[in-house]
This record gives sequence, C-alpha cells and structure tokens, in this order.
Amino acid sequence: MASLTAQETVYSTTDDGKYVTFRAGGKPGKRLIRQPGEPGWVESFDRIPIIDFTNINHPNIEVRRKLANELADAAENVGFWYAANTPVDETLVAKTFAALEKFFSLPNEQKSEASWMKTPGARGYESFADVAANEGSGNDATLRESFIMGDDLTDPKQYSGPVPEGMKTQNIWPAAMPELKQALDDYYSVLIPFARSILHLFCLALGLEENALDKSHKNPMAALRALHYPPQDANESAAGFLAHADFSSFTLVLQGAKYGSGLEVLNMNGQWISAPYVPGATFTCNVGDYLQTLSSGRFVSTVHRVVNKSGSERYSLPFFFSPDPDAVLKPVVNKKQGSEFETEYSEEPIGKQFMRRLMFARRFHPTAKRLAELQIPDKDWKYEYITGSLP
Ligand SMILES: O=C(O)CCC(=O)C(=O)O
Ligand SMILES: [Fe+2]
Repeated sequence: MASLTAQETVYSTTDDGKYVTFRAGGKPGKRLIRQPGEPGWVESFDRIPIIDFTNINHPNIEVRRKLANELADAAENVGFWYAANTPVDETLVAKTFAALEKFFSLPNEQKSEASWMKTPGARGYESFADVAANEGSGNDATLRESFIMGDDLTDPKQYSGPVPEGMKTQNIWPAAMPELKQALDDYYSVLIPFARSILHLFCLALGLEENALDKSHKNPMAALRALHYPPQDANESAAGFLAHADFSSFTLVLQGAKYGSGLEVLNMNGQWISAPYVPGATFTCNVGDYLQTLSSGRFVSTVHRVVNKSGSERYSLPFFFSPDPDAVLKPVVNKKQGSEFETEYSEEPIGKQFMRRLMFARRFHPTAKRLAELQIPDKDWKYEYITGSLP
C-alpha cells in the first residue's frame, strides 16, 4: 500500500508578482495573485488530494460509484488528484524509468535520429534546442528534452484490425536503442485499460451509464511524453514547462522517487501549489480541456507548470488520454447551476483541433511550419498558423 500522507504545501513566485500568465484552452490567460485576507481572495485548494484507487475495477458498481464520487470531488474543486494503489505495479514503473534514463543519456545525434520533425504527428525526440526555439527562450536554454510515442493504428502491437486507408506510421524510434520501443509499448499497453477504467468512473460521476463516453473514445488519441528536466539555476526565470492546461480528456503523470520535484498547480488565488512525487507508483493526474468541455465545465482543466529547482535531474512520464480523432466534442451533461463556464464548442473534429494546437505550440520553430502544412493542408488553418491568431 502506498502511504496516503498529505504533502507539504509550497508556494513559489517566479511570476511578475501581480499576475500569473498561462495558456489554456488554446488561448492566453492570466490570473490575479491574491494573498490570504486580500480583497478577492476565494476558497481554493492548497494541496492535491490523494485518492485510493484499490477499487477501480471492483465487481460491485456501488463500490466503484463511491470511488467515482471521490474523483468527482477532486476533479471539480482542484482538477488534480493523486491516484494511489492503481493497477500499475512498481516493477513496471522502475523498468520504464530505467529505459528513459538510458535513452536521454544517449549522444544527441543518436536521439535526434528519431526527431519529431520526421513524423506526421510530431512524435519522437524533441531536443533542448527544439524546445528553446519553440518557446523563444534563447539558443542555449536546456530546460527540457522529451520523447513522444502514442496511438498508431499501423502498429500490430496496438491494433489488430485492418489499417485504415492512407494511415501513416505515427511513431518513430531510435535505432541506437531498440529496447526503448519494447519498454514504452509495455507501459502504454497497461495504461490504456487503466485510462478506460478512469473514463468509466468519470461517467458514473456525471450520473451517466459507465460506458457513455466509450463511443467517443474507441480509438482514442493517446500519447506518452517522456520528459527530462535538468536542474534549473535558482535565479533562472524561465519554466521547464511553461504554465498551461492540457489538451487531453485527462492526463496521468508518473514522477520518479529519486528525481527532483517541480510540478506546480495553479489555484484560484494565483498561488502555485506543489505536486511532488508521492511513494508507491502513485500517479499525479489532472483533468484536461476535453473532459472540461464534455462535463460542461464541472470538471476543471487546471493550469500547471514545471520549475525544477530541486538541484537534481527530473524525469517524468505523462500519459495523455483524449477522444477519437473524428469525435466532435459536445457537453454530455448540463451546466451546473450558477456556473460561468463558457459552453461554446467547435464542430471541428477533435483530431484537427489537436494537431492545430500541437503545431501552434511549435510555431517559432523553423521546421514546424513545413510539418504543419504536411499534416493539415488546409488553407484557413495555415493562415491561422502563420498569423498566430488561433481562437
Ligand atoms: O513533467 C510533468 O510533471 C508535467 C508535464 C506536463 O505538464 C505536460 O507534459 O503536459
Ligand atoms: Fe501538462
């Protein structure tokens, strides 16, 4: 059993002191920073709740419903929660992190053989220099490097049905480390059923049939993003990962015991609440934008960032679970009374919205524009991409 202990609350203040700025829902946003007792201070979380997932697949639906209600409470009031005692075992976690450490320690040329620029959907390796170029943070910034793999209907390890016509191979793998594919495939194949069970809990929590969202998550867009953050200087003002909300239905992040912490979650008072590692293969999880829309804003896609001032290397492994690329996302429940949530949604299939946001995040990168044109050869889209006027 993981120990269900509350963690320390830490505030950090690398913002301008008055506002925190971020990107959420594809738009820039800002939040006023308020100290306790100041006008406008609101009740908001100061820690991330820990939920025991032992009963996630319990045969009795009433037992599952009880867990679903705990999850709903966290999803409504925080948007983040720790999932302890999940079906994912610690040996698998240790093996996966060992593979990631090995991959990131390869020479740059070997990692770059599997560059994201060679794939249709920006899978593969994103170097320190790529991140610096994307975020305009300067050429020598070494804030993070990452490796992405995800859903791929051309990969028989993932999908046994007939490959849809015109479907391209999505993932790319480094020739220098063939065992990376094995390690990430193994982990991914355990995360998919775990995520499906969580989706069922969210349906119960919304008062729907457990399988109500299965039809929009048949061949879900799902991805693992392995991340490596070297320790940042104490006076470095850039974040390892800028403040953002996720474009996913929900995200399940693994953090490793021996690595530095640095994940921080924004509460309603503009305070950064730390979300460090919790022992026992415990996941740090959050609601993403798509579930926020599906739930009419009942579940909140909360802004977060990474600032690794721990003094040690940090590796983390988010798993993003999103709807089918051809799904059109509409709220499946009514808005809560008094909710100020914007209920506007787009009729555009979510896969296209997803790619647009993915490419927008790389808009300063010289090669990203070419990649964007390959992926979505759509005039309007290109226009939006070039001018940066995304909705
Ligand atoms: O590194 C982490 O813990 C979180 C990274 C993250 O927020 C993301 O990949 O969207
Ligand atoms: Fe994120």
